[in-house]
Amino acid sequence: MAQRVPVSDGSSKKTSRVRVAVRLRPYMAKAEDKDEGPCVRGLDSQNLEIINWRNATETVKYHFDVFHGEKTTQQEVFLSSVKPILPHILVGQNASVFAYGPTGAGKTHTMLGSSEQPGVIPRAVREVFKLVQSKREQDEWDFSIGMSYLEIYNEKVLDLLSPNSQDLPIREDKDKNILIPGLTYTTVTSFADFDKHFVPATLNRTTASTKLNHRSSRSHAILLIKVVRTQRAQPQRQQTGKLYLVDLAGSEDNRRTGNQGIRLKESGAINLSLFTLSKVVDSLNSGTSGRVPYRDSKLTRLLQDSLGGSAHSVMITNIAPEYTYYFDTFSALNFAAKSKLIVNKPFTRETVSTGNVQAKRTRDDQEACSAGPEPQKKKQKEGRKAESSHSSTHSHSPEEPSVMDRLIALEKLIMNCKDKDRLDILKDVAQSRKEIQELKQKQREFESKAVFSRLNGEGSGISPQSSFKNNIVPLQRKPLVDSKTIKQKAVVQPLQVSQLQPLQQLAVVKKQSVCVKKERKPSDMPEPLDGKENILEKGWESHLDVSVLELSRKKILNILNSGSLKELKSLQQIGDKKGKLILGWREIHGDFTKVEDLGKVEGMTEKRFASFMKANILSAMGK
Ligand SMILES: Nc1ncnc2c1ncn2[C@@H]1O[C@H](COP(=O)(O)OP(=O)(O)OP(=O)(O)O)[C@@H](O)[C@H]1O
Repeated sequence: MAQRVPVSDGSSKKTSRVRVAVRLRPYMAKAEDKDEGPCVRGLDSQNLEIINWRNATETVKYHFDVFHGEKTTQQEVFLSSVKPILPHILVGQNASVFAYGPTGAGKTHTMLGSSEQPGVIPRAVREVFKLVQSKREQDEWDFSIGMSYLEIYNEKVLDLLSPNSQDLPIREDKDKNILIPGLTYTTVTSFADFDKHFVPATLNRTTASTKLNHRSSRSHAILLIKVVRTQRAQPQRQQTGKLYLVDLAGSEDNRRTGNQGIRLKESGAINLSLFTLSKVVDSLNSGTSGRVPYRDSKLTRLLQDSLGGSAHSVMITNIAPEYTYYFDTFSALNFAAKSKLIVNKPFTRETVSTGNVQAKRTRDDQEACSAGPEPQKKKQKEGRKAESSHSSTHSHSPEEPSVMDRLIALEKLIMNCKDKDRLDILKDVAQSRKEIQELKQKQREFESKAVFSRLNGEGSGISPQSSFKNNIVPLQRKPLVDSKTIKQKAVVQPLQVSQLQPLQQLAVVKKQSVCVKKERKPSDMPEPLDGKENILEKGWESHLDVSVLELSRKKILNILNSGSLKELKSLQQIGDKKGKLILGWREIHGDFTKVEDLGKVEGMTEKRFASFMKANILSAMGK
């Protein structure tokens, strides 16, 4: 059985950060789409900016390890983001590359590519064979390369090399290695041999046509390349390095994909596992003693040692420039920004054989074999000590100075955030944390059955920059004349164009209201409306001035997004329970894009929403 030994590749670093690259695919607006121009663009090889949805005259800027613009070739992506980590797997360490991002943003293109433009997978496998070949000639080691290939579809682990197999179990041995008993493992002797297995297996992957991508991957595909090197001479040390190449299914908003039926169910599973992935990232970043929810989805369970674990990881976040993708892009960027803070601790998996009998290496053996100079050995020892004092599946330790620095930096970013309301919200949320957790869980269950609209990108610590210190033309949305499109445009329109009435004033007007009867039950839940009342709801807006209506909607949206529990409760028909559900929803998903999003909160039916809007708008206007 393999066990962990410290890195002895001469590197003085005992930790390795997840490298985060962002790749922007070319603009591909369809003929029927309005040409609004891109909502996101690169600034240089590490920075990009996206229009701020709160204020379209501003952009939000992001900094990543690498930014690949629309013109970046497959070769360039491979050379800068993937090739550097490959040598690690020849010395018994793990490496992983995974493509993340909204559906249709270019993950499969990046990972798989086409015969004309091969992606990361074929290039990486070719490179591994090349590296092994050159080592074979110089080294005292024998190498063997093998592969497994699986997909996670609807939370089932399916063997792509053996398509008739059933859902496979995931196990963990006592050394925290993740194992999948029954998964096909094939030794491959050359790239051509690999291709022979890989190409037909890829066709077994579950794909389907959605509105956004006619060949959308409906599963997470994980290719494992294992390199085992065995010392020719005694004591025949053996090291196993694993390379995971992961093409994640796209995060998707079912309102846009038009998914229904089985597609909706798949989508629920996809979004649930990506949601868990984002929770794992949050949990690792928070550095708290809380449980990292690896086990909450098969995907995170399998990626356990690629995130916050033992691997040298690269995450390529694929994004799309069109406005249709705006919120998905925003979420993906925030997720990527969080992932930058994860620190991995590489180690080598090694066994040693005495004669023909393989035996575990002892700690003394490991130290004796360590190639590094004395101080480094000490560092390694300390590193190991730190590792053993924590769960090895969660090597991210808040005590480590580098992690502490990052956490402090993160906290400073949040504390320096000028948005006072946001801090107030955080305080409120902290007060009723426990209750909200329960409600969040409820909301999650509700959502997983229906629709997960997007991953939440909260807490990245990135603040909007007032626009354009650079000399390039400001990123702006092209104006449209179509009134229908103008409505959609609201996602990036400034929300605070006018001075909003303070919440208290709204409350006063509400009390003076004579037209709207406040019939709040003790439970604060509105009575279900009968059909008659519903008819009355319809058309009442038509009597109101459009601008007044719009202003009221903005005020309500503002309260929904930044109001404390008390402020939320000052709205008509929002009681304690609903207020907390709204806070919980906000915690999970971030801000409401439009007031209609309130319908996604548990218990807010269409009728209740209509009644809520009528009551609040009329009340705010003092009618
Ligand atoms: N960098 C790029 N250059 C050229 N075309 C691209 C690029 N990235 C993506 N595309 C094209 O965009 C379309 C969607 O890309 P792809 O299928 O890779 O998306 P995806 O993120 O894997 O989607 P899903 O999650 O639905 O599987 C494809 O036609 C692909 O060829």
